[in-house]
Amino acid sequence: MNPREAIPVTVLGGSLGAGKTTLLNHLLTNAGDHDIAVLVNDMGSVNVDAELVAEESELTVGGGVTELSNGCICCELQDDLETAVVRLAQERSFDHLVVEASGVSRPGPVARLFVTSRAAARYDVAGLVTVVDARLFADTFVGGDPERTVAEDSDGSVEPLSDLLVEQVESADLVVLNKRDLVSDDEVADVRDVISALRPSVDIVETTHGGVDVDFLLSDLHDPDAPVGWRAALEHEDEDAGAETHDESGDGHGHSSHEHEHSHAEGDGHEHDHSVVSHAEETYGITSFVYRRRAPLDPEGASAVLGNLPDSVVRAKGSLWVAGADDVHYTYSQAGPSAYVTAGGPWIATLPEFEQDTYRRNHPEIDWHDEYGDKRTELVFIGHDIDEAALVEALDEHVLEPGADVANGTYPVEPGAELTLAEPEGAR
Ligand SMILES: Nc1nc2c(ncn2[C@@H]2O[C@H](COP(=O)(O)OP(=O)(O)OP(=O)(O)O)[C@@H](O)[C@H]2O)c(=O)[nH]1
Repeated sequence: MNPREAIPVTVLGGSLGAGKTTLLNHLLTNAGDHDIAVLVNDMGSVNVDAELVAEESELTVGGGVTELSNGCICCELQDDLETAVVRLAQERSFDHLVVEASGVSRPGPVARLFVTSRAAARYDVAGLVTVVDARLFADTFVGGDPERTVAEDSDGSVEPLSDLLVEQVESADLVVLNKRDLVSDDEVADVRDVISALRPSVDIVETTHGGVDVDFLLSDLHDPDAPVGWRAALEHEDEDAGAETHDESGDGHGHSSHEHEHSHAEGDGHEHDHSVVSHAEETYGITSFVYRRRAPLDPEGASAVLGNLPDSVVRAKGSLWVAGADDVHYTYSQAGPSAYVTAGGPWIATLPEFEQDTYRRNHPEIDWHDEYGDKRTELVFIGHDIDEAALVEALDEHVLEPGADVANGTYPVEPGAELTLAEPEGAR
């Protein structure tokens, strides 16, 4: 092949035991005209996957498989991985690279390696493929079996499985819904709904024992601008935001084709609000809505509600304005049974005026409020049959006046610091 041509790389991710190794073996034994190099990463000292792949496929004999036996592909091993892929590119004895990320790796950082490091000049990302264990996914998000919501890696480290499953789906170009034999048609329909809500444009193929079409898997599937469900819900709401000032019903509850607004009626103590709750389109049988208030939440109340969301919520994410820590832009993230808040930098509205002006010039899309600037509580909820009214009411109970004199409670203020609101038993 032309040595200057970029080599396509497919990053394969998925939770432990989802069927990545099985799929790789299928890939290698059905490679056809493809000359595939596989880079297998496994946490822990024994590189089981690489051995299995090497054992089971003649195609790997002669160095087709490069083993990385220590550490996680996305963190400690970043340097080694970079060196390994650059060396592989120099050898150029293949026309497609497949990297299997460890079961607890985030696929995003692995793919970024091929965009930002020395490897970028030699590779093009062809696709981020996430293998999903349909049974496990159904249990975690559709049936809700709390026993199975912690991911344990071979080095004994644990973290909430739901976070990983969600992140792996949210960054995928293709989801291989494996172990189709272990779920019913109804369960598959539910799982597909959830996956499509998390990642609206993703391709989904159902497989048993990783039997995916090899040409399709290796084709150019990557779309770096593909929408993530929660962000799409927010943007959808922003597009329609103009509607909130055109409430012609006069009762504070305007309706448009796929939007439902709540403005506080006079006298409820929140007249200052510039608030709206709106639905994203109910395209996938799963609903999402955005809760927005131009006011802070009481820290204890926010923790109580956001750390204890109903099981119907699969994914929630957004910005939090916390009373008592009014300068800090917090982000909130929930995936199934785990939820946490991260302290970000300051709100733009708290910066010196010239910095605000510069920022706003560079980000004309920012939703700026005359009085509060970018300060807001803005949360997207995605799930099935969420009792929206109850959730909105529960949150509204903890809305305070901007500037309310309360302590910030357990909320950390150093940028990057996390506060765990909920986690499955045994996590972290
Ligand atoms: N019933 C069923 N079992 C499957 C299927 N695909 C894989 N398995 C089994 O699931 C187990 C895990 O599969 P692997 O391919 O090792 O999964 P993996 O994602 O590579 O696992 P890790 O390397 O631990 O992350 C194995 O026992 C497979 O035989 C499937 O479609 N249906």
